[in-house]
Amino acid sequence: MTTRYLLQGVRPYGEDATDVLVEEGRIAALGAGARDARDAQVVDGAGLVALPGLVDLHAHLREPGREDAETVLSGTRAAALGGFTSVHAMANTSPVADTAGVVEQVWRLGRDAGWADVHPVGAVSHGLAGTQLAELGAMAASAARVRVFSDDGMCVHDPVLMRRALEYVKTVDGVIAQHAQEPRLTQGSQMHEGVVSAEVGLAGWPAVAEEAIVARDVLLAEHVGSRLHVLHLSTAGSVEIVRWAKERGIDVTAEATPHHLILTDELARTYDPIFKVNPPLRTQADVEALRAGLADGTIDTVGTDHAPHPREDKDCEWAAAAFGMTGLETALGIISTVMVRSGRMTWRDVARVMSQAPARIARIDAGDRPQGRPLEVGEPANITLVAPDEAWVVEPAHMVSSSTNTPYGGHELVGRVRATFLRGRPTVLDGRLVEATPAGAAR
Ligand SMILES: NC(=O)N[C@@H](CC(=O)O)C(=O)O
Ligand SMILES: [Zn+2]
Ligand SMILES: [Zn+2]
Repeated sequence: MTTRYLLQGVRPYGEDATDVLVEEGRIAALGAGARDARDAQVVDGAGLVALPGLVDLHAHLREPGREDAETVLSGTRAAALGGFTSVHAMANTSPVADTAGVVEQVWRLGRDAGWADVHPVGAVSHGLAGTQLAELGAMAASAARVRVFSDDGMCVHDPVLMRRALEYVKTVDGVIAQHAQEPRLTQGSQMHEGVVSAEVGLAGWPAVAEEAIVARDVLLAEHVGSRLHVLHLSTAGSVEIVRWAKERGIDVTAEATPHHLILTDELARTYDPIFKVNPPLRTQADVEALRAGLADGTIDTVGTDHAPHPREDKDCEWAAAAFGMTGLETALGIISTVMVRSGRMTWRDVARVMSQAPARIARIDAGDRPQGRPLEVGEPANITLVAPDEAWVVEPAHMVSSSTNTPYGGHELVGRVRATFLRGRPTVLDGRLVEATPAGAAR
């Protein structure tokens, strides 16, 4: 028999306190019905916000190929600690996840690890080369049931290939997740093109390189009648284009990363490549536009773009360093600090952008292991408990990701994950991984 848990005094969506009884992997009772649960293990949830388990549409778990940076195991441990019960693993691995064989391998590694559901993203093009469509149908039909396709790291820049990909995924109700970057406008680019790039002497990356692709792709999605998801929006102009497209009825969704909601290009003055990321950190005006877009629903999801890199790829001069920063363990703290404490969003909004919307976009909100479901009786007990007022200092050395390239080392965040339940089984309790968890118990 599996353990029953009584989460006492938690606040679902940050609203009125109640008790939640977790039994047989599901939410068995709420409120008065939960109170007389005998022999249940009690979790003191006083003051904690209960959210549906977080869903990340955008993480780089690096396996296969760069196990020195991260593995499915280490990455999903980081995910659990960050409050996630489901992560999408990007396809820019080695070999690339462009066949049924590779996506099944990643999916199986996730199952065996047992820390969070792993949904592999399938590549759009063979080898991410941008010329030939990958075997999208075979990946969709595989055990991994791929629904999100992306060449992330690379842009699907050929409009004919993009059109074909959008047409193809309609047959499986899939979505193309685009890394919007016109490569001809960003050759050699190192940081946002603007005042700061001119002053520090690093090659600029113009906002139009992103916006031109976002504009093209919403029009292609409209023409084809297919679903488009735009990854890591970074400019005010991109937010405007997505807002326009939604008003027009185009089936587009969009993502913002935590770092683009808090950091700016001013940080490049340090020449510390910890701040080097793709797309680049932009201006304060862009940050403000992204925050407004997330709050008003123009931007549908927060995706971490967790991009671990080993020390040797970051401890070098700016121009030689890899693009990317880790994010799974700090995402909730940043959204809490930037969006909730400032009054821009409620915890119900956080549940929408970090759980419900990403699950719906990836079509994992139904089926045998649904994610992003409401906190209601009968639903799977995927639950994240957050201490909304807990201040904590990010300590890179204490992170469980195999890589330590976080830009937030030494910074204080307010709002911390205290517990994560994956189908009724705690992966995190008291802010720590539950190591005794038998791998795969949630199968
Ligand atoms: N975001 C990054 O700076 N890097 C990502 C690729 C990507 O998301 O485009 C990576 O794979 O390292
Ligand atoms: Zn990308
Ligand atoms: Zn990415």
